[in-house]
Amino acid sequence: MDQTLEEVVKHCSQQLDSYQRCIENNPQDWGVACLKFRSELNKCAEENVTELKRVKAKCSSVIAAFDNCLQKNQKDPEKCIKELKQLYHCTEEAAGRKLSSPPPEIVDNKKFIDLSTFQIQSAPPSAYYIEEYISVDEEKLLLDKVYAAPKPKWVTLKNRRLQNWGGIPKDRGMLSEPLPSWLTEPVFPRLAFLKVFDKCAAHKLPNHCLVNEYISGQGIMPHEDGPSYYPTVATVSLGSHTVLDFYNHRYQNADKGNMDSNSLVFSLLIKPRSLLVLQDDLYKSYLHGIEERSKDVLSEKNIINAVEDVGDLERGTRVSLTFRIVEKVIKASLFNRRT
Ligand SMILES: O=C(O)CCC(=O)C(=O)O
Ligand SMILES: [Fe+2]
Repeated sequence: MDQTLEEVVKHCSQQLDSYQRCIENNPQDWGVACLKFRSELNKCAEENVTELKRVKAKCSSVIAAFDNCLQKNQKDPEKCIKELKQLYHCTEEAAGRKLSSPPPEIVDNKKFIDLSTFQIQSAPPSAYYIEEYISVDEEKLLLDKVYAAPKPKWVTLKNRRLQNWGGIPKDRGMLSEPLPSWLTEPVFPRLAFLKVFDKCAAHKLPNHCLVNEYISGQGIMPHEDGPSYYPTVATVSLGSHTVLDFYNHRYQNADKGNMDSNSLVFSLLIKPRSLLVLQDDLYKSYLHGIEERSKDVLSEKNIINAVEDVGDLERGTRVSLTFRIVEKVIKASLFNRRT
């Protein structure tokens, strides 16, 4: 038995067992039916198996090259097959295995990374969370650009400030403007790669980004994002962590502004540089909000995605980039003709 497998058996026997049992019980459709167990096994292996840790350390430059290529080929990530192959070879080498060709499905089916790998297991479907989605340098660049925006770009609300990029969504539609490249370049290639917005037939990538700035102590009331948007939202966080709370939808009309704590269903710890994707039922059937506080006492919250005990966290200034698809757009050319 190879050493990696031995380590997986040693550290992740429970996850391996559950996955095997699921496969046995679902002989026809185990590929789909057992996704959850496969992700749990992957997660355990990544955290505990030396070889996988070593691969991460050894192949960082190849990983960066792959990322760069994806950035340059936002709309066509298949162009990065060469870099993907190099990454595959590096991981094989780092693991001390004899080089072989990439597994055929990488090339033929262009199966890049399955978003389901990042599904938050204990959350209702569908929430996906990826830590270190952007680098520290990219985070800095994005923050510089957000703060370089002209003053009138900011809309100041009671509990936060915001900027609209791509246009301002209105009931009759959004007069769409292209998103600036500083927003799309670090984010879009990876969204395309994960096929985050692929279920939406008309657009495959977002056409709107809401930038929210919360200083410590600020937040956002429980709300739903509304029908203007295609029901997928991808949020990149910059600068500080926050805790995002989810409430039962049925309380939305109860006593607005005074959500009693019983309606809170669960919370997610959102770290800086992470990506959070919310889709489907989680988007439609729950309200989400951020409590106005300057410190998060994590032990008091039902935070379902914190694997390690991070203790209490002081909030700093957080900037979130919320990427969405606004489906109803008014073409600029039509608008120009009328005016
Ligand atoms: O800042 C966040 O992560 C949440 C923002 C949000 O919910 C919104 O803008 O609708
Ligand atoms: Fe929202």
